Amino acid sequence: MSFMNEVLEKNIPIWDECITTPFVQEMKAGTLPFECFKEYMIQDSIYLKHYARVYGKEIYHAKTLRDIQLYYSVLSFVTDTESAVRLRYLEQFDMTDDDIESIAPLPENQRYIDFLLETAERGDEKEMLMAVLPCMMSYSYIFRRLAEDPKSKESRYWDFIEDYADERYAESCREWSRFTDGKCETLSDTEKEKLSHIFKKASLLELDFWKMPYRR
Ligand SMILES: Cc1ncc(C[n+]2csc(CCO)c2C)c(N)n1
Repeated sequence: MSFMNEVLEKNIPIWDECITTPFVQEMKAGTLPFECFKEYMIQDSIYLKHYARVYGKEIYHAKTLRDIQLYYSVLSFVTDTESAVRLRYLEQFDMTDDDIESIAPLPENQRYIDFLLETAERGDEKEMLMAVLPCMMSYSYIFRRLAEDPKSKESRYWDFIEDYADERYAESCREWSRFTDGKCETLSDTEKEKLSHIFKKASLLELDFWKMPYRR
């Protein structure tokens, strides 16, 4: 089995737990209070800004133009495609990205951001990949599972679910998996273990993020 397939397999139980959180379940059912979704969206907007910064660091450390192009493609996804649904929601809250700048991250969000930026600070390309991939891959896994249930289409949050459940998005996650395998194939078991640990840490921070809006 490839390195990434092993890592993914180990993290599925954590992502399954994300699905069981009240936030995700109520989002799927459409019963999630709009205020709660609003809090999530605001926090996510803060999160995504810092997430994008890690890709800036990846680009800086990239050795080839191909790698730069690939990292850049995520940046444009975060700032364009992903932003489209998010901005529509912010508009409903009567907010713009500028309003987000003055809002403080909640502790769970801050911890996740600190972890991302500390990993980026060390400047190791593969470690940075391990920190950012669970964000992308867990969403594809979680939202595809939600979309499997035809009832999800009736949720008021279907536009949000649909975006991440997209097959092209799943394919791009598989590409990232192959890309990362290519970078990791010559590593020792100890190095792989260290990378796997960073990936798991990010998955657990994702889980805390899903629990965050409902804690309040
Ligand atoms: C807390 C949190 N985790 C994951 C995502 C999902 N996400 C963030 S950037 C991106 C695109 C490519 O990586 C995806 C899918 C999110 N929005 N918020």
